[in-house]
Amino acid sequence: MKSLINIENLAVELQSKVILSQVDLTLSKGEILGLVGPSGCGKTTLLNTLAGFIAQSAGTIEINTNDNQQIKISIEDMLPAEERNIGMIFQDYALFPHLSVNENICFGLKKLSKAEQGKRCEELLTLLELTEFGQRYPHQLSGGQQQRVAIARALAPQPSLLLLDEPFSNIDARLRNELMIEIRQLLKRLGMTAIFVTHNKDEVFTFADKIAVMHQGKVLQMGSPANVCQQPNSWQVADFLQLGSWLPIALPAQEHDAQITSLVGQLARSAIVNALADEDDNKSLNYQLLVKPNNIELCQHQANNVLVEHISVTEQGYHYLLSSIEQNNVLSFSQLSFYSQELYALGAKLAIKLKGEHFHLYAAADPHL
Ligand SMILES: Nc1ncnc2c1ncn2[C@@H]1O[C@H](COP(=O)(O)OP(=O)(O)OP(=O)(O)O)[C@@H](O)[C@H]1O
Repeated sequence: MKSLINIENLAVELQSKVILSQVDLTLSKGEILGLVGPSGCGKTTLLNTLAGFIAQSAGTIEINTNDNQQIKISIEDMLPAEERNIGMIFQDYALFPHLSVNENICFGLKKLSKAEQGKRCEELLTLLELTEFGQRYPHQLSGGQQQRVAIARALAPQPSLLLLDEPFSNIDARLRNELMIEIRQLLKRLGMTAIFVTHNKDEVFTFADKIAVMHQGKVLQMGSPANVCQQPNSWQVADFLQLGSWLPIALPAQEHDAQITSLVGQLARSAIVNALADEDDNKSLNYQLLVKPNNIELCQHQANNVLVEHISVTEQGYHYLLSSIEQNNVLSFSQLSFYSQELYALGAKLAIKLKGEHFHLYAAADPHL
């Protein structure tokens, strides 16, 4: 299937600082991509570069439009924003406060006759369930209604690609999930290709078909949310998506020694399915196991090895953060996640051990790990 957008080796420099580099992304028509990553990693810069508000310093962006035109944007040929056939929805919606809902929606339709504008506006008001609000001004609408107007305005010129910068961040948490599902269904019905930015990993899992995890201006991993969660290709990806907690481990001193050691017991070397570092190359790296909550179980017949540091109530039971009782050890830890239906007291001492046969091992020189 022909891609709708193909980004190759995209780079952006702002004030002589590299903000994006070597960004490659491909999306098919109708796919929704969620861009995630820590604050400052370049998500908004990538959207603004695609939209044409920021100039790229290298690379190409190719868009195959709905009417089978191919738009190619390169440093030799920077197409202005209005010729890219891209719609953008800003975090604060950026509605024109002095224009009514109808006028906001028709803003990008100046080339059409008044009758055509009216028809398109009616269609969009119906599609977004805004029919009774056409005459109102943005300040007379709720946050969710303003967002619908912003979507209607962006869809009005029938763009090939929709860009959304943190589209749900201003929506009340209780309404957010409902609205995400509704907007996703709408985009799917329209066959609209979209790229959205979010800080929230739950949003990306609800709204996106594909996810791209960014770090320091680069895309570290892109794939379906399920694939990325099952096979995170770096600790930054696993860490950002909070796929588990980190348990420091010591690798076997000898090749033939088949056990790895932690402060909550030993584990067979064969349980490591994915070791993401050359273990012999760099002895200064820290080795950490990615431990999911279901990889930990209580163990009655063993000395206590952890302390309850923090308790929160969740829909899956009590969530505990555990620290190792032994703290003067290179393998000590302070934030191991554990869920239980039982309530334990803050400061309680427990005995836990690892269970499971598939662990990911990561190595990093980063002190965070
Ligand atoms: N106009 C600019 N001039 C120089 N540096 C900039 C400019 N705009 C953004 N930056 C820098 O580029 C980097 C990426 O910023 P960007 O807003 O794209 O990140 P982000 O991932 O969207 O962050 P957040 O999640 O906090 O919104 C940051 O270090 C930021 O300070």
